[in-house]
Amino acid sequence: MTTKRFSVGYALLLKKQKSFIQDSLVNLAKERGIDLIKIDTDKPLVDQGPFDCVLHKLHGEEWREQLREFLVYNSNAIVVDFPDAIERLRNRISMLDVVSEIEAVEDNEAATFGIPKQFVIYEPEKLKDAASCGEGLKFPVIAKPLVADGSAKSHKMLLIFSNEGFDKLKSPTVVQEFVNHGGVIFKVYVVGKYVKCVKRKSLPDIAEEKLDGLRGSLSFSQVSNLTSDDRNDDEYYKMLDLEDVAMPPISLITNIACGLRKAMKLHLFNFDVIRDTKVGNRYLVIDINYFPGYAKMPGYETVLTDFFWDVLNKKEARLFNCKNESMKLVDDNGGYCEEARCHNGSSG
Ligand SMILES: O=P(O)(O)O[C@@H]1[C@@H](OP(=O)(O)O)[C@H](OP(=O)(O)O)[C@H](O)[C@H](OP(=O)(O)O)[C@H]1OP(=O)(O)O
Ligand SMILES: Nc1ncnc2c1ncn2[C@@H]1O[C@H](COP(=O)(O)OP(=O)(O)O)[C@@H](O)[C@H]1O
Ligand SMILES: [Mg+2]
Ligand SMILES: [Mg+2]
Repeated sequence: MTTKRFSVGYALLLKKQKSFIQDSLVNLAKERGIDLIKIDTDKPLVDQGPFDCVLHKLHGEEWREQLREFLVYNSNAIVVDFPDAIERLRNRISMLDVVSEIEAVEDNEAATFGIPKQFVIYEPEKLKDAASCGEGLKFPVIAKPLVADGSAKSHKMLLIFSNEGFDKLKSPTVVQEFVNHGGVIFKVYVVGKYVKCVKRKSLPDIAEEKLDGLRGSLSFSQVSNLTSDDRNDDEYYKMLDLEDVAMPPISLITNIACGLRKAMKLHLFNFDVIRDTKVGNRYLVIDINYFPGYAKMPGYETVLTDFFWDVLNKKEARLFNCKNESMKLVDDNGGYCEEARCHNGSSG
């Protein structure tokens, strides 16, 4: 008896292909009857395939049109995910707006979540007094490029300690309060209904006593992706042991993951969460990324292959109207250590 084989076409930038399309993933998927096939972006999508599913991290009107046309001719195929849904993650304001759409659930540990206070400056060169734009915002603040398009520039941030620090800003910028968080971020990977939370090193806390002596700004980029060599040179990182850091409550993380998934109508993303040291049990979402570096997630081959299988066999609830669906938290071996109900029923 021959079992049906499926084909998943992928359209990814070269950097993403190199990190994501590893032999271990391709081979595992193949064993499960799923062929991963590269889409040639120089040729029309409709002339390629046939694909049962298209996976992509490309954008722009032309690509959007290609996907539309592909679906006209392949009405049974599945596109993961729709460009309109991905688009909101390319702007650091619309990206975090979605957090307010998630319903809070009662939590034994009474943990709460939200986003840091922030405002946007569209014309930094016309800025006279930054303090007056961000009512109630205290120094230090972080200036982040409004556009999150994956370019090196879009990851370049400034830690600003005083008004002079704003002089360097050029393009539209989000100014966000810097929240002391013990130098650790929690990165939560979502793959369909699977959730995996890992710890990463982050910016160190800034003591209030030190603030008076700090002026201007400091630039930084992709702190959580620093190599261990970068960190080994640094006294601060030598002292911080991630092992000792407590994880956030599982129910809180799965609730946010599930709420985001449904509100954004996306299957593949991760989000960064920090724990406000001052409050203790308050968690803030600071960043959401479409189709992140999954290869860094332990057991990514199994999780992704399971996801493809679910999508191809129509097991994945793609309409997100599943009030009682459960989310599964993946443990370090790729097994499921926790299953949590998805409580958010606000969007369908
Ligand atoms: O390249 P990697 O593996 O560091 O993955 C990047 C992500 O790192 P993470 O998985 O969160 O540790 C990274 O996450 P952060 O923004 O650093 O939190 C982004 O998702 C990045 O995509 P883009 O540059 O924003 O389009 C991701 O880059 P691409 O894989 O899309 O190039
Ligand atoms: N509001 C904040 N308070 C404290 N640290 C922050 C805040 N926002 C970002 N950071 C730090 O800056 C890093 C980069 O910010 P992030 O918004 O995640 O941008 P990117 O898209 O480049 O990852 C985070 O991983 C974290 O270390
Ligand atoms: Mg980030
Ligand atoms: Mg990001």
